[in-house]
Amino acid sequence: MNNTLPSHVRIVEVGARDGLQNESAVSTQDKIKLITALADAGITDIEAGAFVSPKWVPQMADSSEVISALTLPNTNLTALTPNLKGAAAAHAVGIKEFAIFTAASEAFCQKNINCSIDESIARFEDVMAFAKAHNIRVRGYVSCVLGCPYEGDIDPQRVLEVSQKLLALGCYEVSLGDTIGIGTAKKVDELLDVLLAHIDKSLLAVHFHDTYGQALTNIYTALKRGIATVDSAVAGLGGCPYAKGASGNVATEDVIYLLQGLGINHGIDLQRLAQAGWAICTALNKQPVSKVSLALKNQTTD
Ligand SMILES: CC(=O)SCCNC(=O)CCNC(=O)[C@H](O)C(C)(C)COP(=O)(O)OP(=O)(O)OC[C@H]1O[C@@H](n2cnc3c(N)ncnc32)[C@H](O)[C@@H]1OP(=O)(O)O
Ligand SMILES: CC(=O)CC(=O)O
Repeated sequence: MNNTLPSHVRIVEVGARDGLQNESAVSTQDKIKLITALADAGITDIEAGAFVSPKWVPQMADSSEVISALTLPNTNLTALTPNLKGAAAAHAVGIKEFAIFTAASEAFCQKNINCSIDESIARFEDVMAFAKAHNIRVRGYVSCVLGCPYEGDIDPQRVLEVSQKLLALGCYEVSLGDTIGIGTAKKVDELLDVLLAHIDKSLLAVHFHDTYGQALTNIYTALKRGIATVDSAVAGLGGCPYAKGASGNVATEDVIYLLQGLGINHGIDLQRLAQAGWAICTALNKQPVSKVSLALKNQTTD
């Protein structure tokens, strides 16, 4: 087993999408301020919205408005595009990276995007053709890689099959979603044993929710296997509308603190990041879930 930590980790900040898709009353202006503050903190990859059905996820209905209002030349803004309609809408506001998303669980796939896993892959063929024609790169997500709220345990072999299908479609990377934050370090290692036997580590990212408080340990486990892209959400915002009880993604502030402790480069200003988290949480009338953010706040108010 390779235990070499990467020298640099790329953070994909998903708070404005994965986080805010679960919050009911966030204004378009607050979303714009959040994404701008995240970019100012040095984050280069920001998932800024989702071009999904507004009937399914009304919280993302203003994604076009949010993205049109942003001028961030050094930031790669990405968005969820489940089908051709979403892809065309994302392209219309200048998105240069799509994210397509399916699952390793049939039941979750049905609840989330209203089709089977195979049907989702077929739909994505249109999205990929559109992306290719417009020179847009595409990231793939596989949800429920460490467990499903409807099916329970998920066989790593199924995760491998779906990940390989996304890569074969032309995704430049597959992000592995522990959608309900149920995984533990042993399960991460077992999953990566299967995946890394067939897929190069540079093609994988991890996207771990923190429902059971295991996300940082799980990320550390993945880093030790050479994974160098981590999805996270400022202030630990979020959850999934189709995974009841799932809490937010691991907090970006906590991941940055972990990386700093390990001497891994990341390019992000932790203080400014924490401020961005406090600002959106003030708008949401709650505190960040990030322990690092709370600790930094206590230091400055003592
Ligand atoms: C793990 C995670 O956190 S993933 C993120 C959270 N989950 C999501 O965002 C997924 C939400 N799911 C969805 O948006 C839906 O399931 C879809 C769009 C993927 C598929 O829904 P379906 O109802 O099967 O789509 P279908 O193609 O039949 O269209 C139904 C309606 O939705 C509209 N629609 C379909 N796709 C889109 C889209 N991308 N954007 C906006 N509207 C859309 C259609 O125009 C149609 O509208 P109408 O009823 O007014 O005529
Ligand atoms: C698209 C996602 O948000 C991935 C997940 O949490 O399963």
